[in-house]
Amino acid sequence: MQIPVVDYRAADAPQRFVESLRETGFGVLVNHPISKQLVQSIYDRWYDFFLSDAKFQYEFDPEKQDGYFSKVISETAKGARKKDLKEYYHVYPWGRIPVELSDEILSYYEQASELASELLNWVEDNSPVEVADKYLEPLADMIKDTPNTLLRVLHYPPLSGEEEPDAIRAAAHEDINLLTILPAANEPGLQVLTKENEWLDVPCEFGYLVINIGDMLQEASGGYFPSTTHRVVNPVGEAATQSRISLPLFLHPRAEVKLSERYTQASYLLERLRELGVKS
Ligand SMILES: O=C(O)CCC(=O)C(=O)O
Ligand SMILES: [Fe+2]
Repeated sequence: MQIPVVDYRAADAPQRFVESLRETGFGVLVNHPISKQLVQSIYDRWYDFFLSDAKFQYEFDPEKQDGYFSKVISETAKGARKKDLKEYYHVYPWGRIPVELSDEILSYYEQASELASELLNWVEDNSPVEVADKYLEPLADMIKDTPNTLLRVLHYPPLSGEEEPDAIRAAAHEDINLLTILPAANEPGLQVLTKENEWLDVPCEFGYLVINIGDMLQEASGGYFPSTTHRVVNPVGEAATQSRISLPLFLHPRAEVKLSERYTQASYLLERLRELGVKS
């Protein structure tokens, strides 16, 4: 089994893309409107930032959740025992952003959010009627003017060989949000767990855009769209000396949006952040 790569410009792209989301929780687009040069420049410049001491001036704010999360702080996936081998920076347009990186990353944030609205319309238009009936407002409206969509710049440092035996770059987890939009990283490693319980490499050619379902869309669709488990495995050989940079945009509805009869965005998020140990 493989995740198909869908040509964004093809006439049947919306159907093929949504079918892939339904089957695997993941969809991969090529020929999409997000500039490769922009993504490459973000990778290069944030890599330098992570290697510098400047990052320590932006230590994350536990209330607002913006800023720099060091390796020591970084998440332990739900059910995992070891911390992930990663550090990251949370970008929100209203949050702290290093000034020299700001214009570029905000331009990406805006472009990716705009594409995300279109993809949510694809999902909505290709949901069976009984599923679409469950959406308490149009999916794209859920993220309109939201302050909650989170752009995470991730740095997985080279492996030193001193890592704890079971620790991996990102332990198996599901995303909390509606949809995640992720340009292929500069190094491989992302895998998704299939229905057959096998780990499958997500296509990762530079220039691909990877989209996956998060728990909030699973909740809003009554389970029709699966929030599938994924992870980032450790590289071996020469690749272990390389950093990996990636750039997931986690689409989050406004706080008051009702995902389902049980949850709003706010109540759902709080429950999940507590499980991750990043909020008390
Ligand atoms: O780095 C990646 O490729 C994926 C990261 C991820 O799954 C996450 O941060 O939720
Ligand atoms: Fe994830």
